[in-house]
Amino acid sequence: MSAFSLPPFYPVVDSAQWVERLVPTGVKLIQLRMKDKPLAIMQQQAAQALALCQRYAAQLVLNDYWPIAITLKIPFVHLGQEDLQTADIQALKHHNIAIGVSTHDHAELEKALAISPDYVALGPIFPTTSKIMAFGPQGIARITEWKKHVGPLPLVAIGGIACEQAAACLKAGADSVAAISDITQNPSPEERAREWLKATQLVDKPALSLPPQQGLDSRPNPSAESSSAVHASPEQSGSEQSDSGHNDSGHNDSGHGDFGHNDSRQEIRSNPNEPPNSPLSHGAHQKHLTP
Ligand SMILES: Cc1ncc(COP(=O)(O)OP(=O)(O)O)c(N)n1
Ligand SMILES: Cc1ncsc1CCOP(=O)(O)O
Ligand SMILES: [Mg+2]
Repeated sequence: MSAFSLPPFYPVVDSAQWVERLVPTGVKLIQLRMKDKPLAIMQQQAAQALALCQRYAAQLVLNDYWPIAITLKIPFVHLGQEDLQTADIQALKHHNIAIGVSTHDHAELEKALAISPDYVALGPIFPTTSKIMAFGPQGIARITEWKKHVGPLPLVAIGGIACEQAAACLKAGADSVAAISDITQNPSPEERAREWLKATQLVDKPALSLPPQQGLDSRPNPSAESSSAVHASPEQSGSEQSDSGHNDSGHNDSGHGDFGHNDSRQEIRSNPNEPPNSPLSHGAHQKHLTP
């Protein structure tokens, strides 16, 4: 596991055109998350997004399409739990590609930590309209619980987060806050991105007795050179899960009142009651849409 620091604002967008709009505002970390697109388009968009990020000294994270990241030398991928089942983690590590992993419950967190990721994402913090989720809203307190578990490993909060809630997420223990709709559905996305940058830059975070973290820019800078060959296609979900519900967000089985601890991550123990946020435990069903 490497423990570098992440910029506190992490927009997630579905085209290189969005990258082109947002990186000039000062965004330093951005994810390209395109769903159900032909591989050739995906590769072209990823190459374009990478060139833009290199021009503006921003870090591009490619969602799902890890073979394209290897081919294009994109230094960061985001993988969900399903993606983890098919991704060649050793190949990614061999190519020095950082890996972020989605988590929604303790079992998933354990699986994520087992591959020594470069960040862990927790979501959805609030109800989201951007992805059909099998897990209900985690709530802010769950961020603190997750931070206790992951220690110095960067933690990303995602899902239903508006700019006005970003500081609370950071104060609760998130190292970075990711968002889609609050930016892309805003009437002035560039202005909204600037608001996010401002809102996330000046947050007083609780003191964490964690070891110094390695900066993102200490990672070797990838070349913009690209090959036309794509190694393989990662498994794409195609259709997203349709069940969703609510959990008792803030559920905390760790028995610790704060997350100020040092370098050892807390052991992840599956709570027999865990599934407060599991797909099986929700009575309520919400309809979430992918834009
Ligand atoms: C920062 C961040 N967190 C979570 C996700 C979701 O990833 P995943 O669970 O694989 O779902 P898809 O985004 O692939 O639909 C993410 N992309 N980014
Ligand atoms: C991709 C993803 N993973 C968990 S929630 C989510 C969607 C986040 O989008 P929004 O910020 O619009 O709720
Ligand atoms: Mg995925």
